[in-house]
This record gives sequence, C-alpha cells and structure tokens, in this order.
Amino acid sequence: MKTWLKALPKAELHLHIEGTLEPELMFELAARNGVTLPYASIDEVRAAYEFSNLQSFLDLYYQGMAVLHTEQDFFELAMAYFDRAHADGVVHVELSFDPQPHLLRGLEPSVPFEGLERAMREAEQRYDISSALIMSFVRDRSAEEAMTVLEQTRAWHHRLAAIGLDSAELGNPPEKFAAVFERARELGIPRLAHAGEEGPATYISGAMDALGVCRIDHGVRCLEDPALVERLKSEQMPLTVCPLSNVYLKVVERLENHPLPGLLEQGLKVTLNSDDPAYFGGGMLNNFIACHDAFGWDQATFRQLARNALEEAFMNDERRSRLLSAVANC
Ligand code: HPA
Ligand SMILES: [Zn+2]
Repeated sequence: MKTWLKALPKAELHLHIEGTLEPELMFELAARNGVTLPYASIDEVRAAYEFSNLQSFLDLYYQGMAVLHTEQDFFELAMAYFDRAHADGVVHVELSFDPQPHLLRGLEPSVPFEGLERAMREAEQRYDISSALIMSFVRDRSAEEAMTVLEQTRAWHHRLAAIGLDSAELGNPPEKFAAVFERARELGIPRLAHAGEEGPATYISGAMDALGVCRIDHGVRCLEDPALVERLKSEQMPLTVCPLSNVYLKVVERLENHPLPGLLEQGLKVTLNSDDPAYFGGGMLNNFIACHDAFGWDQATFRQLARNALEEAFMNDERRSRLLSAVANC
C-alpha cells in the first residue's frame, strides 16, 4: 500500500512554505545571514518541537523563518521542499507564504516573490511539478496592515492564485478581514481562509459569508454544526484537511479520533495536506500513510481524496484532466 500511495499522483493544496524549513537548513541560513538561534544544535531544535496548541507552534514557526533574508534563501527553502515533495509523489503544490513577518523584518516584497517563483519554475522543469502561489495574511495582526500589504504587493498580484488567512485563529474571526477580502475580490483575486482548526464552526460560515472564500483550510470543527455540514456538502466547499498537523497541535488527541472518516461519510469535499511538514511529522506521503494506518482506508478512498484535490486545484484544465486520468489508472 505504501508503494501505491507514493505512486498515487497527489496535489497538495495546503502548505506553508515557511513550515517546510528543516532544522538543518535553518542552521545553514542562520550562519550565512548572521542570525543567532536560541539552540545549540539541530537536535535541540527538533527537541523543541513539542506543541500544546497552535500558538505554541506559531511562536517557533515565526522564530524559525527569521533566518530567511534573501531571494536565494527563499529559493533554497522551496527547492528543498520540492525535492521532498517529488520523492513523495506530489505532482502539484499550492504554496502559501506569509509576507508580513518578512516585510516587518525589513525585506522587500520582491525577495519572497522572486525567490519562490524561481523555485516554482525550476520544480516544473526538473520534476514536472506544477504549482500556484498563495499570499496569506496573519490574522492576529491588524486588518489595516493586511490592507497595506495587499496594496503594496500590487505588482505581483497577477502571479497570485489566491490570498489566504492564517496564524492564531481564536479571537481573530474572519469578519475582522471583511474589507481586505472585499478589496481582493474587486481586484479579481480568489480567496481562501483557515477556519475551524481551533476556532468554532461559526468561523467557517463567517469565512464563507464575510470573506467569500472558495476553499476552507482545515474546517474540521464543522461537524459541531449539522446545518453548516449540510451547507458545506451542498456547496461542495473544499476542506483542506491536515491530519498530522491536527495531531501535533492537539486539535485531536490521536489520529484515530480524527473527524476525517465522519467528514467523508457526510459527503464533504475533503483533501489531505501536510500544512507545515518540517514541524508536523512529515510530508504528503506520511500523511497518507498515517491515514491508512489509522482508518484502514482502501485505494478507492485515497483515489477519491486525490481526485478532490485535483478538481479544486488552481491548474490548467488540460493538465487537470491528464492527472485525473493518471489517478483513475493508478
Ligand atoms: O497550522 C496553521 N494554522 C494557522 N496558521 C498557520 N500558519 C502556519 N501554519 C499554520
Ligand atoms: Zn495551515
């Protein structure tokens, strides 16, 4: 089954590129850029990856990404991820990045954009991996700052597949960003948001109503509201679920208790993703294998999950139909 899961053409729709930073590269970039890390060794960094909730992870995540200073750093970060994604049998990636922490550190917007885009072109040539870029706003910072960043990055909007909304969910409901997302809608940019990871089911309906999202990142708490489940089902709203992330951040105690089987039984449009693979126990293949081990799903279920992701991906239709055929024949 593991060999088959690896061969299954997989599209990853929920991935934070800063969350792919492995401790080895973190140390290398820290040395190159003269950044002092509060760890003596790579093992010490790994030992610190013990999270009690989303915030305890975010503290390390923002600290880690501070080693990224140049276009070349972003290029190397993304290429290291693409190397691993290719080895996992990933054929398409929608990578999100958080511009705010980088801009606040004094980087120009061109630094992440150009570095990531060079890696995306290289991955296409080297591995035939297609990709799309998502710019995510940090929801525990102000909506005014998000609006400023949206305007400040106008020169790159044509290269964005979508904007997103991430970081600390509780206390930062989607409605806080209604004006920013309305502006993105006027500019013709598709919208996504994290909702219902730690936050309640009302944040999921809020993201749909106030932000006009075409996809919900996580969404696992929707089962708390049967009317919302009906709505998600009738609209076939995609949920980009991240099983190992939910275990590492204590959204669920163990994968065996995860609501995934229930989400599928309800007929919801679920996809599997890795979220922050350097922090949460590995990439796409590890997530697929863990679900196989926890739920005993058969090939037909995994084919359905792979098909869901391809159907919802920002991808040209010719490639989509070719990859859908490859899934059917896998
Ligand atoms: O899992 C996450 N949740 C919210 N924000 C994030 N930013 C990076 N990873 C995450
Ligand atoms: Zn996420």
